[in-house]
Amino acid sequence: MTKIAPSILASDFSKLGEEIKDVERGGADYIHVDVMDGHFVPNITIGPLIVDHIRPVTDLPLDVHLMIENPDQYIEAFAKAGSDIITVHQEACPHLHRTIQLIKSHGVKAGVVINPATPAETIRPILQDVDLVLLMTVNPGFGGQSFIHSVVPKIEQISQWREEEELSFEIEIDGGVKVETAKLCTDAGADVLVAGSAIFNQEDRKKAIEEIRQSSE
Ligand SMILES: O=C(CO)[C@@H](O)[C@H](O)COP(=O)(O)O
Ligand SMILES: [Fe+2]
Repeated sequence: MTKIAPSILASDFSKLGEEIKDVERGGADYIHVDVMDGHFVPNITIGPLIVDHIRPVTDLPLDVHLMIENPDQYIEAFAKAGSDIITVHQEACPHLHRTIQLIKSHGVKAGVVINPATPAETIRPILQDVDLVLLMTVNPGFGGQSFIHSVVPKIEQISQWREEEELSFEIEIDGGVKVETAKLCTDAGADVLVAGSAIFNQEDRKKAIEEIRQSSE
């Protein structure tokens, strides 16, 4: 069954705890937390303090997507705040292997993410070391953007390498995922779908989650 990871970026931050409980009741598998620093991406969102505050609100894994420069500097803080998965951008990590090991050294699952224009080959050497590969289907920085279809062959490529090399990382897709685009992702090999606006902009979040999951299968 496809895992669904609602992105709280599209939630109402004035009642963040309630929003998280709502999607947990609605059948979410992960809570996706978008961390932006105003440097790596042209937007600023949340830091470890918010992760620390939402940790007691949910039993779901917190899937923390770091869109920040120099992530090494903040990994310990995000780990201590209660992250279950920390994902770093290949484009922000000159020493990617070291950064992945740093995440793991804190007992947290490690993921790597690439932007739509970054080739799959750039993360091939690290595939054996990661728990999750996140493929962006929008340019990171904002919710509510349109799915970039040219990323689909990259999902297939990563999925093929996973099979050939007998690896077990999850493939997660992020950006513009909704009922119309979900099956393109899972047909190509995705296991986890992040969705922000397609879930939080709907009155009935349970229905929104179920519809995305059903459309993907
Ligand atoms: O990381 C990001 C954006 O940079 C995403 O997680 C978005 O928050 C997804 O939002 P939608 O495209 O689903 O509205
Ligand atoms: Fe994200």
